[in-house]
Amino acid sequence: MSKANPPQIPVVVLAGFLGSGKTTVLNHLLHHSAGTRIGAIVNDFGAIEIDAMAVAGQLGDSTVSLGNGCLCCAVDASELDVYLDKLTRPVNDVHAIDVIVIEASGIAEPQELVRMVLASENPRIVYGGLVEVVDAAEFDATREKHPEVTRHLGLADLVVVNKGDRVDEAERERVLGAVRAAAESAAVVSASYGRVDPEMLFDCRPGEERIGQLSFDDLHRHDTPEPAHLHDAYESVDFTAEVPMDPRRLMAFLDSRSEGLYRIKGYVDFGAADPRNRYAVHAVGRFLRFYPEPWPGDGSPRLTQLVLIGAGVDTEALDRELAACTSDAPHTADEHSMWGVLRYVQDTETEGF
Ligand SMILES: Nc1nc2c(ncn2[C@@H]2O[C@H](COP(=O)(O)OP(=O)(O)OP(=O)(O)O)[C@@H](O)[C@H]2O)c(=O)[nH]1
Repeated sequence: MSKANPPQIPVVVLAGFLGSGKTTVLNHLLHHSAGTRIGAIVNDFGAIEIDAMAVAGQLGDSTVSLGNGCLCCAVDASELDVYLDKLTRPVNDVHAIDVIVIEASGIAEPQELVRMVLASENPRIVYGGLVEVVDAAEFDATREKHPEVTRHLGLADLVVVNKGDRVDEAERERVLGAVRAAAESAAVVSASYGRVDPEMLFDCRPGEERIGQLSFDDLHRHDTPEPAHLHDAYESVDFTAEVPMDPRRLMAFLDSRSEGLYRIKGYVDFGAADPRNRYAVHAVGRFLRFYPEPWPGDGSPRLTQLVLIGAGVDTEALDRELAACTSDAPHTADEHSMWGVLRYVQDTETEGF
């Protein structure tokens, strides 16, 4: 390929409601894309970049993060272009990236993101399609609360009905049927732990025909009202503590969390109760899991960093309640203190990659 005509890099938008499994899909792709070099752009909602932390390390320099807010609310595509330029810049005249995946925040408006990619002035990129991730176990509840999810599915090129392990076969088939009805012409696949065939995402070298259903003009049609943005209804709390969390107090907080607090993610330091591990935490609706992992040995300070996202929640009260869960008293004498946490640690062999 001559320098004047560099290869175009598909940009895939990976969207889906809060906690549906977007980061899990992205990490699966990073582990299973063999020779394909993936650049990732991660759009976190909230000031602490939990998703970027969960993807970083997989990619070295090829991950860039757009923190603190929703990419789809950027006034124009110029901010996105800065990141696309960074990823597509050749290194020593060699193109380092074959495909770019933008992981949208869980409340991003996919139509806006697609529009921004199509409007990019970067000549090296080409729109690579919209992938929507759906939580099979939460599908009905999410759609009831947010009917716009149906519209999002109608825009998708591929829908991954994730968390197949959380429903029985009959329920999985029912949800797949409902998603197919909403998704119109998109391919619909069932998955657990985001295990999709990367070919489904990267084999698409989109030309005119791919965008046929969702053209730039369609996206700019003025007769359709601007969609209500999901993030208008959601608020986030960013919590950081240098003092360890007391496991019992944190469990009491989590066990009594309100319905409106839909998503919690981040890392917890339980101090002397488990000095070797930090605990990645994920709550999605009523689902809660802890994932212990050794503290990075890079000398960085041990912090608890949490992002809480919810609708109609009292953010100041949440912040106060979390602050009340910290404790610098030594736990060493109380060997049972972690039991409540360990109930939510799943055998990792059944999960993930
Ligand atoms: N049981 C089960 N859990 C899953 C599956 N996929 C993801 N999870 C878990 O669901 C939680 C949320 O997954 P993420 O990949 O962080 O979801 P996300 O869509 O990136 O979340 P946001 O960025 O906050 O919107 C984590 O605890 C995952 O381990 C699955 O197929 N089955």
